[in-house]
Amino acid sequence: MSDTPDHPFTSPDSKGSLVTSTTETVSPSNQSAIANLRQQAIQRLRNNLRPGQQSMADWQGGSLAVSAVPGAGKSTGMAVAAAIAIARYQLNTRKQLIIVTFTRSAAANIKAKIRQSLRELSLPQTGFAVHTLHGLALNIASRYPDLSALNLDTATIISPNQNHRLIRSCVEQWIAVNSRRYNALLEGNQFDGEETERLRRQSVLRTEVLPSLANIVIREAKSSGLTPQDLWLMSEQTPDDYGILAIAAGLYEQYENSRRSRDFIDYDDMILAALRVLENDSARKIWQDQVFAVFEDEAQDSSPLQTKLLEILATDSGSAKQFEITNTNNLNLVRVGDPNQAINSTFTPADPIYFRSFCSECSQIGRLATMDQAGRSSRIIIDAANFVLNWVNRSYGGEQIGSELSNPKSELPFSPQNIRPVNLDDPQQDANPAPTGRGLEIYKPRDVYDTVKLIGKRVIELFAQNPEGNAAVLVRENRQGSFIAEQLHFLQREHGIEVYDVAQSNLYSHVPAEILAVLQFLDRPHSPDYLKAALEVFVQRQLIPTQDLNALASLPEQFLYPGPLDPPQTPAVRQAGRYCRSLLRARLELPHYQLISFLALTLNYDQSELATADKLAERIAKQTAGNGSLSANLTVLSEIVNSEKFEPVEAEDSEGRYLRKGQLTIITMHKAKGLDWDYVFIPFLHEDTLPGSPWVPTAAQFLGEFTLAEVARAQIRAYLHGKYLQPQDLPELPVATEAWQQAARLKSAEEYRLLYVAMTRAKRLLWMAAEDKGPFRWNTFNHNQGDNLQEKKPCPVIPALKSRFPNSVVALSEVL
Ligand SMILES: Nc1ncnc2c1ncn2[C@@H]1O[C@H](COP(=O)(O)OP(=O)(O)OP(=O)(O)O)[C@@H](O)[C@H]1O
Repeated sequence: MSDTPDHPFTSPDSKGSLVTSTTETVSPSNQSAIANLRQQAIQRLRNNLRPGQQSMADWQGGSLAVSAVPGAGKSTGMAVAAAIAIARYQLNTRKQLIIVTFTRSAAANIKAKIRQSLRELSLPQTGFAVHTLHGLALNIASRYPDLSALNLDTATIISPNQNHRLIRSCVEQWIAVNSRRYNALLEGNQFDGEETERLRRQSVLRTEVLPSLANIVIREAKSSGLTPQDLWLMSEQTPDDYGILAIAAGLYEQYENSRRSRDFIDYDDMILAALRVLENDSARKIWQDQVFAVFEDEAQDSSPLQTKLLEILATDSGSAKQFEITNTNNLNLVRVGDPNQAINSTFTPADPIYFRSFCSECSQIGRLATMDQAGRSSRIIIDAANFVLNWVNRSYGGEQIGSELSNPKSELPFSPQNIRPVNLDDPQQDANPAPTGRGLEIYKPRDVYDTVKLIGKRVIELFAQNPEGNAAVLVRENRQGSFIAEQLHFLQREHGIEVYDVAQSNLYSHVPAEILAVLQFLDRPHSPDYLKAALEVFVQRQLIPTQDLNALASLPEQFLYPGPLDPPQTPAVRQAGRYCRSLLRARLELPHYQLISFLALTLNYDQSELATADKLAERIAKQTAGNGSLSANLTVLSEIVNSEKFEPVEAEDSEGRYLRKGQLTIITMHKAKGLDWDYVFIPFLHEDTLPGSPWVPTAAQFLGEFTLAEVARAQIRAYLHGKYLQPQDLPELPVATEAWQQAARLKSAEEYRLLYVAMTRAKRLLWMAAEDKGPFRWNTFNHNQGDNLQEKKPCPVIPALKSRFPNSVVALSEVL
């Protein structure tokens, strides 16, 4: 990076009164002494950074793209760079650096690091604000309700899934006014007119195919800034028998109308509302004058619309007469990310292509920095991760390292960037630690039961050797996690090793679902089903002893209010009965609006669960305004539980819970991103999930060998990619069969990136397994009912890894 200032912001006083009042009152000689001391402190902070991190610390205005490998110290580098920028430009409450990260816990983390660095520079804790993207958007939108058209006092924030009433009703409305298109769908590939088949197809279209199309397309289009009108125009370019994009446009239009009429807003509306505010010249100027620069972490996960918001804020108000951004040069924007860790692209419109394209633009003006050294893992783990990256790219027909890092047009799953170990004088303690065992261990267990045995045994050995260490099993889906947790229950009992199943203890829906179960019981205590569901919650939360709940629930009256002639109850039953009766009394004594908070307390919720319950109570109160009866509450709550992803209020330190020493954490690969453990286990590496292959549900095969939702998604992606990469040409959209293949490629590329993220979580031992036999599908697998296992093919990376790292292959005879 050049040291020469080349941006209007580079002179500290070029943007007005940046000099703080403290410096104004000291004498000139003292001022220069202070400046010297500060300069030395800045130098000290900078010297503690790696070369790649230093390029961030040396930022002096303009755009900067930083492409970093896993474990390179992105957040550490960004926090120090932020503190240095605050010092260098004497930022304050009126002129701030905005730092944007992906999650609340990452925001808390980076805030703490910036504060620490500011202390080291003897500076006050001002001059910056850390936000999540949605938090930032909401902040802007809610300060200007007239401009944003967003009134949070009346609007309800929703995050619908395909079962949501809003999606269902937009499907019904669409069908009512589009009989021609609907009939074409009913006809499908071929149809003999038979009545039962017609009814079956109707049901599949109404309850599965169209809701799924609506849900996917609305998110994909809306988060990319496309309107229903844009989809209509695109549909004219892609003639197919069904007019898939035209159906999508119609559904999206219905959705927007219904949403507005009910005063619902979704997460994209927050970003759109902020953008509406910034379209206004004077509001935009106020924000741009206040924002000195924007630093963004995890930039590979942003959607085009989110990026647009950041770009506008990062523009100098003097140079931005326009709302549209056309030139990366005018921005004060640092974006740090790793395109190889883009793992949200199949369920959000984030796509590594956008960050790659930013890297490419920056590269052309000499403003692309790379952070390719990482101290997290042992050498062999780094070698294995690099090997996988190159092997996968080669199997996609790509060039390996050496080809251009930032080529945005590349369709390869990975950018060709190898991880390098850090230098010997690196400031990180115990950087690139010595491996434990073989560092990389690859197993071929007979089946998934062998796997859990092997993991259990290895964990006992590892913690006996190093009680200070921590470990995690990374799984692809929650069902795999609960299977492992169940099988490894004995570790706690017999060896004092805590097994922490993140999905079980942190399932986003557990608070709404538990409150619903208990409220349903309070509403109808004599229903055996409701009683049993509530008792299950009480047992789960250890409020009543474990016992045969069926026996209690089958005769609710006798259990709750035993008469003198009924058989005597055991102490456990009596305790459960007392507990239930106390809740029933509370229901009579408390007003409905207090019931949820009361239940949250009685269920012994922790802080973040209590906050989630409060958020839930508030949401229900808003939606039932004017009718606070218990049944109205129940209607709203059931809808939330059944058809939404109700976001919990996560404690800011939630990640610390996953990393405790002496604990085995079971967590999904997605959630593990950004974290690391000494020992990482990745079981169940089978070809059918990794990379997996797209499939059409049998019920929907009458429409053809593709799903409408994936075809529409791939077509929208192709349009957006074209718009970003060749804005001068009208992008050509793929026809349905081609779009289906593109969707498959997108999916398998993402699965490989997910594996790469998982592998790079390990510090000292990376343990991988591909079993000979596993369940047909995990989500329907019930080993308690003796479900059979079937032969499985390993993920194709596994045989390649084995031949490249033969010493890492562990024979079962050595360990079982
Ligand atoms: N300059 C440094 N001096 C000392 N330790 C460092 C430095 N940079 C990073 N580290 C340490 O390296 C580890 C990884 O850093 P960090 O979590 O910031 O990496 P990351 O790039 O965000 O990783 P990932 O992309 O895998 O999420 C942390 O433990 C951090 O404290």
